[in-house]
Amino acid sequence: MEQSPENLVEISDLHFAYGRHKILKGINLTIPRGKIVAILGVSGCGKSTLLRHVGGQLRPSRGSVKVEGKVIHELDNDGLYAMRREMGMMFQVSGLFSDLSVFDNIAFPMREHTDLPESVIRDLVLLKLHAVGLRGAHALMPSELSGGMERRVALARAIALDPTLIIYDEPFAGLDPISLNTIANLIRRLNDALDVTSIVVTYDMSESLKIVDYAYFIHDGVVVAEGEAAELLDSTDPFVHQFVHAEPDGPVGFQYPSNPYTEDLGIEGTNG
Ligand SMILES: Nc1ncnc2c1ncn2[C@@H]1O[C@H](COP(=O)(O)OP(=O)(O)OP(=O)(O)O)[C@@H](O)[C@H]1O
Repeated sequence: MEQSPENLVEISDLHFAYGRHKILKGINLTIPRGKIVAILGVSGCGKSTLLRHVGGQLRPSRGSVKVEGKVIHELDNDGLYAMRREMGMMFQVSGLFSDLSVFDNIAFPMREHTDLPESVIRDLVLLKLHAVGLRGAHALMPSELSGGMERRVALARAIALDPTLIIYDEPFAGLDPISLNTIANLIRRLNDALDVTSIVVTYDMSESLKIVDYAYFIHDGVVVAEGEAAELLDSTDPFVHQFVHAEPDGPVGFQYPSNPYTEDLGIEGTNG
């Protein structure tokens, strides 16, 4: 199937299992260029597993992920390397090098992946830090940063190589409300200012819907609902409603999938 030029990412019929544990059971979704798209779902539904397919760390058992029209699992090492350069990633755990300053953390990917002279790297690092409001913090060590600042430095590092696609894995987790808003606004601002495309993977419905253009809900390995942020907030779909209102009861169950209780207790087939 030809990829539509307005979509940067196309995921078709994506299946994946860890051993016998099926996680993705036929995911279909598209990420249009220039948009911020949220992938929402409860913890353990397979959001990070999906991202690992986009980054080429996992290979689907069926279906495909295409980025820029290229099937990720068909790329050779050089192709995958080039593709990953186009992707900036920001994870819940910042992953900053604790023995490098903020400046050197941002400079690291530039020194690794480009031949730019130090004078240019210096200007670029300060530019990236300025974009996240932390130019003045360039000499600090990661241990001197608050959680919110650390996340912003990770964001500056994610944009260090001018990516086409920025992937955020739980960018709001563990932040106080003000830092959380700062990160959310930054995601929106950077997406528009840098003319990139963003994927935000999160269970945080209320925050993400304030800034994203479109959202997909994943449950039990498939997309169960999708739509623009405003329509999802008003949705009467039972799944979306439970998620929007954080209700404990609804289609999303509380139990991890398991054998029948009687079977686990070894009383299956007994007559009481
Ligand atoms: N390397 C692995 N080996 C085996 N099972 C795994 C592995 N990684 C994840 N899983 C399982 O796959 C399922 C999906 O995990 P995944 O991390 O993709 O979910 P998630 O939606 O990102 O969750 P969270 O929001 O908590 O990070 C979980 O049931 C998890 O236990």
